[in-house]
Amino acid sequence: MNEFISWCKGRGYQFDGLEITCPPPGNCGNGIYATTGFRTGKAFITLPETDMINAALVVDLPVYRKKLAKIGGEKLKPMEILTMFFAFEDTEHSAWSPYLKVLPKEFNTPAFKGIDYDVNTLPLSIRKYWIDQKKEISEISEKLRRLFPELSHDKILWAWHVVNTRCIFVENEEHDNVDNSDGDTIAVIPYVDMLNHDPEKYQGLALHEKRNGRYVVQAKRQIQEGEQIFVCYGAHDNARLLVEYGFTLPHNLGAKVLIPQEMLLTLAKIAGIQVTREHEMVLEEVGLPSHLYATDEGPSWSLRTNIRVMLLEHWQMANGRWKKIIYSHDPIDDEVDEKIDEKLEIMLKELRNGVAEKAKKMPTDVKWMWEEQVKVCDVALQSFEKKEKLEEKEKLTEEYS
Ligand SMILES: C[S@@+](CC[C@H](N)C(=O)[O-])C[C@H]1O[C@@H](n2cnc3c(N)ncnc32)[C@H](O)[C@@H]1O
Repeated sequence: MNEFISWCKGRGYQFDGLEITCPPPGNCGNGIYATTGFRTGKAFITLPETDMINAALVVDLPVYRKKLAKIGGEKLKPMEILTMFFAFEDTEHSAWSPYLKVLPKEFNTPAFKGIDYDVNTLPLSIRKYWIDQKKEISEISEKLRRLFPELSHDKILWAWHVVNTRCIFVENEEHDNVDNSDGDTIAVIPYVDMLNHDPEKYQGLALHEKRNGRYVVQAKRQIQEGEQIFVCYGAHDNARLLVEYGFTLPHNLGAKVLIPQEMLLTLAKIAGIQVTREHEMVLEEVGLPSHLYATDEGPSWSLRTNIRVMLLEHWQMANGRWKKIIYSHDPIDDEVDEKIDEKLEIMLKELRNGVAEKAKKMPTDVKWMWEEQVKVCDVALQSFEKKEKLEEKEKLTEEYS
């Protein structure tokens, strides 16, 4: 690590008052710790933007310019270029050697460990990501091995993981030799990529200060001496964290249950709502998601609005009249509100039982993903109990006052 720190300092990185370490229990790998306090807004890591490893930087390096010219100048996409870079760089002799030496040798993701989930055993919240990830790895591996037969699948798999677990969103400038048809918004940034993820505690905000030609990480709030400094990789549930990054969090507020429209309609019918084609069309036009999130106090406004749509009478929908009702700022009628609660409670109980039944039947390695979803349903259902208790209390207070 000392060699890496000296290497960073020699390149103009500034990170006074920080230390990279892997304290026990060591389940995060390395992380960045504050050895002094920082006030809100303080930029505690800065580095020259020229050290952001992005596709443009790689294709302009003479060795890669030559390699790409040799294969006929075929333009590659940013993820392919960065994967190629990490797959080719030699740990001992590369100009990035001190950095390459502190990178993980392996990853805990199912893809790296060769676990092949049956898609049908995965909850909806992770299914698409898993399919896309598998496709991306296999396409990149095939393409890079076709262009550079000296690269092995294992080396590419490792390099792809380095990029995927460490890259940051940045808006890169266009480059003639980069295929940016799907965008060019990734960079691996040494030192900054030592920051671990915690969506509740995170204090670090990373940003590219283009006008100052530097990349910085700032304190989002006061940081105390001794704290590990985190950033937020996104509002991911544990299934996503495992598949994308190879770890899970004990109390993850990113947990969610996806309820696509088809499922919403089925649940609504079970709850006795007469859903017509007209309701379906309005639901499509409103376009609000029905998902349940662990962070929500109860079912979200958008889920409640979807139920409200399905409870509209024909005359309330005709000639676009529904817009006035749904988008109105007036408080919802108590009777309608109660009806929404009544139907939602039935629907969510049904959903919860369905998910719990699935959890029982699922293979051990994915059962926990379903159980996490059961907990999200439980939290949503508890909100009805809380509401009922509160209403009872209010009634009693009214009676005795
Ligand atoms: C950008 S790197 C962060 C630095 C990394 N810990 C290292 O040692 O190089 C992302 C990786 O760190 C680990 N990680 C990040 N946040 C974590 C957390 N809260 N708990 C456990 N592992 C975490 C995961 O292995 C993830 O793939």
